Amino acid sequence: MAGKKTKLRKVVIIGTGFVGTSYAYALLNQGVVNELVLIDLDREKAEGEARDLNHGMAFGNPMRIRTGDYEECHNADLVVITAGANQRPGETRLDLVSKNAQIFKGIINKVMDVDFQGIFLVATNPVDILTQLTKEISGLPKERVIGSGTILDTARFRYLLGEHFEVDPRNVHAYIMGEHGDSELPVWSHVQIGGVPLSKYAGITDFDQHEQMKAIFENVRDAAYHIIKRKGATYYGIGLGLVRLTRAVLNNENAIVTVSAYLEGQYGLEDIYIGVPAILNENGVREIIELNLTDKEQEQLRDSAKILKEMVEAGREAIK
Ligand SMILES: NC(=O)C1=CN([C@@H]2O[C@H](COP(=O)(O)OP(=O)(O)OC[C@H]3O[C@@H](n4cnc5c(N)ncnc54)[C@H](O)[C@@H]3O)[C@@H](O)[C@H]2O)C=CC1
Ligand SMILES: CC(=O)C(=O)O
Repeated sequence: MAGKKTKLRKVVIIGTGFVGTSYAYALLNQGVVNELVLIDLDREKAEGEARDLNHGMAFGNPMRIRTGDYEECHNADLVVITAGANQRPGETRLDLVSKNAQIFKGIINKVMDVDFQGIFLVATNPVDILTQLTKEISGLPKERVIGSGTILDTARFRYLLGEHFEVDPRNVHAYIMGEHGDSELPVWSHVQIGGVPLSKYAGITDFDQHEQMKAIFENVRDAAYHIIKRKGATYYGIGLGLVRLTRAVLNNENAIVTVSAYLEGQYGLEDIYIGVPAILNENGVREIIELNLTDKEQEQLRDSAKILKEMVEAGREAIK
């Protein structure tokens, strides 16, 4: 007897290195998609990863995992790009711009050649720049091109605040905005613990002068450097963050998450991808949430945007 037909949810991952495979592994554990296709320049590696993941199927959630070619993007709901170089110890994310911009030009053109109708989710660094280049190369509408932005930084912030105040991070509401990188900012004015503003909860009047709060933010901002120095790369956190975004899109959740989204006047910024809270659903970015920032936060966001604008130019030059 024919059962009710459910919508096939298909994701293609391009780049099966540390980040791509951590994301794939988290997808297998959480049962978010029906079909997962792995693509990498190194086809043998992608094939090995698909086999290894499939051997966990008996313990995970039913789904099809295989390697494939770019034609697979034609009917994919989501193409997630994690391909490219990662930072070496001491390198900033912005140092990767020209190398990864060139890699992206090739990848995006191949995806668009097969009449891709879905949504791009970019994680490769520098993520804000590469998301903007993805929109420009693909010509897709802004809402269908999303970068992971500050989702990981926000998770790190919530974790560290939760640890400090001994509260479950899921009950800590907080945002890191701006570049996913050195110029990002903590939005102290909107941190809440169980709905109570942090200033009231902790009796703090000036967060930037408060030693422990300053240390928390510095740990967030520099987390990648600390981890890369110790183990060479970061991948579990972003793998789970990408699953969170995948759920928001495929389940049409209208979830509010910090992503790299395209601004057209919000926060006084134009023509830029940068980390902001936004509502995500099956169409991609539904809406940018405009927080009422303090003058200082607004200035920090503007400064971060200025750095990104210069780097976008460098990225455009690299792929001319
Ligand atoms: N957005 C975020 O929060 C985070 C982003 N990242 C970034 O993710 C990216 C990937 O990092 P890892 O997985 O650690 O690197 P990795 O070196 O382990 O993997 C990169 C993969 O990309 C593949 N690749 C390179 N060029 C390709 C092409 N033209 N087509 C298809 N595949 C290609 C390589 O063969 C390799 O398997 C880096 O840019 C890293 O900085 C890493 C952590 C967090
Ligand atoms: C590598 C990187 O972007 C991160 O861990 O934040």
